[in-house]
Amino acid sequence: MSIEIRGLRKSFGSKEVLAGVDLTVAAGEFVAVLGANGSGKSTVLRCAVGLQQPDAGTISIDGGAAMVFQQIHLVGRRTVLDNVCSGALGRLRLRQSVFFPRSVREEAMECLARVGLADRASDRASKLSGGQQQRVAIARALCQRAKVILADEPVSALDPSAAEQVVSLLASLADEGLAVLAVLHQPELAQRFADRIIGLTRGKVAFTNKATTIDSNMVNALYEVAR
Ligand SMILES: Nc1ncnc2c1ncn2[C@@H]1O[C@H](COP(=O)(O)OP(=O)(O)OP(=O)(O)O)[C@@H](O)[C@H]1O
Repeated sequence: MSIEIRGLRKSFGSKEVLAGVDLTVAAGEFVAVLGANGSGKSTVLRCAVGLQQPDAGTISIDGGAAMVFQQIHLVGRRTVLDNVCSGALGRLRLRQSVFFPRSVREEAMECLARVGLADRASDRASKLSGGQQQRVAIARALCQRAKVILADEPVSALDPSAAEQVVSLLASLADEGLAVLAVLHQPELAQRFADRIIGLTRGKVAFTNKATTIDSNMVNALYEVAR
């Protein structure tokens, strides 16, 4: 397994947000997490990358993880290519990071090509649309050489066609062998593109099923809990 989470628990004060979550994602698999607001989806991802400390449970990630967020943090005045190169910062010496070495620039170009934006490499990042910027953020994650991509509502700020493009890109990266875990608020995109869907209610896994076996009753039940 590329990600294996067992018995994950997290409370904030007296509020139990994760009540023992088990979750796995294999290499080559695209898993979507659905659930109502407050069901604990982001907390699972944040614990997985170490942004939050769980109270209990084990997390094992094989090959390193990179996270993609709803809010896209690119440096708008720098080029698309520089933004992707910055994914390599973790493995560069500091003085190399002012001008990225050629090997990094070449690798970043390959990452940009994988997200279909090689032709925008020398544009300022701020010139790109929201959907394109999210694809650049994904290219930057690829440039980290992570084997696991975690995405927290990566398309919630995008229009429907850009959202579809980004989710389809995540699916194709899983086809190339990455493990992809994405929190989505678009059940129909999850059903169309994910291999498996995990439904979360009140910090517990309500179901984990092949996407093709999820029906609308199961999806509706996730959101009715909150009402
Ligand atoms: N740092 C924190 N301090 C206190 N409470 C928090 C903190 N982070 C999250 N929570 C609470 O934990 C619960 C779950 O939050 P989380 O962000 O994981 O939910 P979510 O399923 O991702 O929701 P959404 O769909 O709204 O993003 C919420 O009630 C939230 O208010």
